[in-house]
Amino acid sequence: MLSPSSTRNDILVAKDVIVRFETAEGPITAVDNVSFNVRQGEFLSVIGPSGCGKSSLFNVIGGLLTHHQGSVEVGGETIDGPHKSIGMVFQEESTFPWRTVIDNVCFPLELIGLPKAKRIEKARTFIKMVGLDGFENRFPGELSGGMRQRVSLARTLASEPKILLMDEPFAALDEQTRLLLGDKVLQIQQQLQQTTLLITHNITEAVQMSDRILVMTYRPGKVKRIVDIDLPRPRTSEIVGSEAFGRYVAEIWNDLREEASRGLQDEEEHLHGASGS
Ligand SMILES: Nc1ncnc2c1ncn2[C@@H]1O[C@H](COP(=O)(O)OP(=O)(O)OP(=O)(O)O)[C@@H](O)[C@H]1O
Repeated sequence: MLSPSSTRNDILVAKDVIVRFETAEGPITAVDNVSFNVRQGEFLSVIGPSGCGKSSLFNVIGGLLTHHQGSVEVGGETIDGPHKSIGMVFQEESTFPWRTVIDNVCFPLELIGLPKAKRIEKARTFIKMVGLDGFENRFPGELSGGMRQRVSLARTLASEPKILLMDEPFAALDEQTRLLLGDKVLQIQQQLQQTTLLITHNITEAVQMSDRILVMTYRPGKVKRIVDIDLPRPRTSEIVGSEAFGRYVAEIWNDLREEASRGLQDEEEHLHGASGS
């Protein structure tokens, strides 16, 4: 049965998710009663100050963290461990350095036992999609950071996940590479109508890419607001330069500034406390 707040079009339903950790300084609540739904084909970004629980929330959705309370359902199935419906791309390097580009992308297809010819055909499709055709036989060590991140993306897409989770996938890249890769991700997401969840610190990036933006509060991480980005697609440079776009950026920055200031204050108090002054 559908819960009262979800619709038939929802592919992900997160309900009252709470994550607590035991730390040297006592228990902390990293994610506090977070509920939200994601529609099929939607691009939803999660933004919030450092340490507000974004990665913890994604780790619950990705099945990497299972000691949470509340529930996450994907396509009606409760997530309680790594799940074939979810594909993750991280900030950190995650290519296999001993495998060529094509063998990296073939990896999830080997796991499901796809015959070799089919694996290669499929891997080539995704390698082309991320713009790496011609590099199939290179090793990750021969590629730039941005290209390696494209390999990770192609490998994740090859498993055809229902939901693509990206935890700051551009954070380690220089600005130009970041912009180019961001454009590529958006283009692929639109082409495949791939349901995508992105963690980012970059408000412009979030507004440009997203259908909705979930803003989290500083510790404990709650949902502060979910903002609908009602701008036409494709999000051309004309739209990015428009007044409406600027208003969304300002609005979200306002929310974030409030939360980030609370974080800063908290840290300062903590430091004063620790130094006994
Ligand atoms: N395994 C863990 N054990 C103890 N505390 C943890 C653990 N993982 C995260 N935390 C704490 O939980 C809180 C939320 O962390 P999390 O990494 O989810 O935040 P975040 O919003 O992704 O941060 P950032 O933007 O800096 O990546 C932080 O205070 C962090 O120190």
